[in-house]
Amino acid sequence: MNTSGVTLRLLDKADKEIRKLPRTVKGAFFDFQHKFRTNPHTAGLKLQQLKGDSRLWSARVNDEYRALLLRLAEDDWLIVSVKHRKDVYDRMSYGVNQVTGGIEYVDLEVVEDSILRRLPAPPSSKPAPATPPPPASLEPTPAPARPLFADWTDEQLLQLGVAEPLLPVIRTLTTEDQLLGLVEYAPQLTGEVLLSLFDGASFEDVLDQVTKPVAATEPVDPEDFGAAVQRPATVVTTTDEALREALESGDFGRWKVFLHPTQAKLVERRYNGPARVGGGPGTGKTIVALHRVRHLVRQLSPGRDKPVLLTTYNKNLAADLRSRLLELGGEELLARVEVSHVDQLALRIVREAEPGNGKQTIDDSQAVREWRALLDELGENTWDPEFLHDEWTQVILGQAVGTRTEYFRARRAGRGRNIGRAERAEIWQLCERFTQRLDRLGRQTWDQVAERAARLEMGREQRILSIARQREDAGGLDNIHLQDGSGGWLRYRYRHIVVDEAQDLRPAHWKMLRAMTPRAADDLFLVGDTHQRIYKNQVTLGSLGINIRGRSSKLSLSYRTTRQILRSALGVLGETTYDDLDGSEETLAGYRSVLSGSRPAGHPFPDWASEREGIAALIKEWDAAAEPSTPHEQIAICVPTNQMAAEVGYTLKLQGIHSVEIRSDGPHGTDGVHIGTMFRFKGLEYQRMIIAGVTDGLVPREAVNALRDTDPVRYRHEIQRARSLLFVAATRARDTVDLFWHGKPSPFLGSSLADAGESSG
Ligand SMILES: Nc1ncnc2c1ncn2[C@@H]1O[C@H](COP(=O)(O)OP(=O)(O)OP(=O)(O)O)[C@@H](O)[C@H]1O
Repeated sequence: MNTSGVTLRLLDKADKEIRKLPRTVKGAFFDFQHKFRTNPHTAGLKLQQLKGDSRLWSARVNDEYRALLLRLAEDDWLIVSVKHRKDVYDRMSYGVNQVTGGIEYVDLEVVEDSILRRLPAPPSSKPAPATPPPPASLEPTPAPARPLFADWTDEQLLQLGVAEPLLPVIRTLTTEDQLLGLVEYAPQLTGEVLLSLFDGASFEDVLDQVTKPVAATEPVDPEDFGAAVQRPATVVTTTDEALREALESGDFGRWKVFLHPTQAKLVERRYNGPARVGGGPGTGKTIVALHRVRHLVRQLSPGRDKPVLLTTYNKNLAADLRSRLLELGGEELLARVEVSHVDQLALRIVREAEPGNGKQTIDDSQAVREWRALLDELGENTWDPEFLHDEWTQVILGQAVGTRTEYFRARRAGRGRNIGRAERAEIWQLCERFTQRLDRLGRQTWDQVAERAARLEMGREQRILSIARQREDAGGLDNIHLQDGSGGWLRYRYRHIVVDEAQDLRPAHWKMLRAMTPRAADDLFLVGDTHQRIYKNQVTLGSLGINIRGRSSKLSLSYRTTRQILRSALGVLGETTYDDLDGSEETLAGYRSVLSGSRPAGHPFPDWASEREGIAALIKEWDAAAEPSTPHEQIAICVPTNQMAAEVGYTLKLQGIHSVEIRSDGPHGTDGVHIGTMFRFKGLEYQRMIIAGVTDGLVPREAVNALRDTDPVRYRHEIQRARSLLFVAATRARDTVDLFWHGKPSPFLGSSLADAGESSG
């Protein structure tokens, strides 16, 4: 690890503690770790074993502060805490967790202090924990408070992985606030388990969803610290470089260093083929994708090419991935990875094959306008332009239907009302006219580009395979790097492909990507969440040649959103079922957070003009607040339409509040509140989210409501998409969500978010 042969690691909880120390101590700690790595036994460090303990040592950081270290092996040290020398040193406890096999450290003094700082226990006789008790002042009769975890035995809590030394103090907890005090300093799994039980999950569910994913698969030897430190459950820095990074990068950089054990396992696993990671918003899917890319690059032999592709579905997100990858691994990593927006990648493939293709590429809304223009010209009013566009993209292009006869037989799963042979003949003819029209205008849609790119890449793969077969017949050579008939080098474009936001890629994208990498271990790694699907591209990966069966996993701890926001956002999804990208169902069971904050607030208004004034007033209220006010770039306003976005921007301007519009390629400008339609917020993150115009008839659109009787299947799909949009918007928030509406609230607010309106509107 370094020239002195000394390994110095940092436990994630100690890292949190160090961040809270005075700046001068942090500086001293920096020098300390440098000296320690050079020679731990330098006199100035005063390294000494704590009395009566075989593993715990202390060393001098400065005159006042001491680092506490666990000696894992001769020259392998783990920093578990940095404390003032006057602090109590005999209430610390450490060990190997029997369930996870990870090293845990608990300072009972710190935990108890943190609990005592919270509100005192309200006298309450209500059963805990599903309903958190009301504030003490509201409770009329003093009755002994019931401990929160009275319903579970010590054995049960230990079986769930709770840290044993904390059991006595857990038994004293009677309020949610005290529980949060404990969670702040308890080992990660203890916090997750207790909060899940408190939030009403059953013992079996917590065992299954929280504990099992991080449980050790082999027997755990509590004395073997060497083995324990290697397990993902021990969340530590593993290199000097990572330790430096952890100290330098501040709270926002923690994702670069400390992965959750579940995340770490997914990053490092070897998969025998395509793998998929699902999970709710903010669970770190993108973080896992980025670490996975770095892991894959590290396994490759050095070179100057870009054997790894990292892709996602829009330009804005691709730019974000590129900058985060740079943060994670610097230029050296970026040099081995192509980061591309998948539509641009497809366009490049098409242009490469057809250098003369100078067509203008148009998006779906422009395409629907073209359909409308065509139908107007033909005086045709039987068909709705949006229906025809979806039929063309999803059935004809989506399944590569090439002839009218094939279309007569094509499956139209999920496409709503049945259409017979005569109607199909009519639609086919209209589609032909439509493509001719686009050709004539020198335009193409992104679906056409993706389809064309898929065909080109599939053709290329066929040629690679056939040359490989010939070579094999002639004595066997590798099939990655071959010369084709024309004398150019023909090879697979990438060795590994990693896809973020996989739920929104088009079927043709998948065919293209499948053909770009050889079918081998670790070929495709996809992360995405179908609950956040905001386009219409529902796919079954198996039918597109991508077999993820048995290689699908899920993340469920949100690092972004609070428990309160998460609970309300889940209410928006309603009872609808969601797929797993492969034809089976996927749920968000176990989705949780250990972060806590206020409940989303609702703000009803009589009309749109007063709603906009209300938004401006709320932002001004935040600006005037005593606590450090939120920087305006950390506030976002999300509305149903572009027109409404412009109107909100105008109202804010009149009130002296600067704003920035988010377009398809990201925010236009730097300073000010961000405003955009719901589609623009995918993948983004803000401290405060204002979701405005959550009014019946706008969310969902009136046009969707109109489908209820005419086309029930399409209605169901559109409602699901509209719910997902609102779900995505609500889960962008780190700290607060404020919902605004005028007139009747959206039916999606139903029993969850609209309740908040009564309390605070
Ligand atoms: N192990 C970690 N340690 C610290 N922070 C983390 C960790 N994993 C994720 N985060 C943080 O959580 C937030 C959400 O992560 P990320 O964007 O990867 O989630 P996601 O699952 O891709 O979300 P979405 O589906 O909403 O796009 C980010 O701010 C990220 O830095």
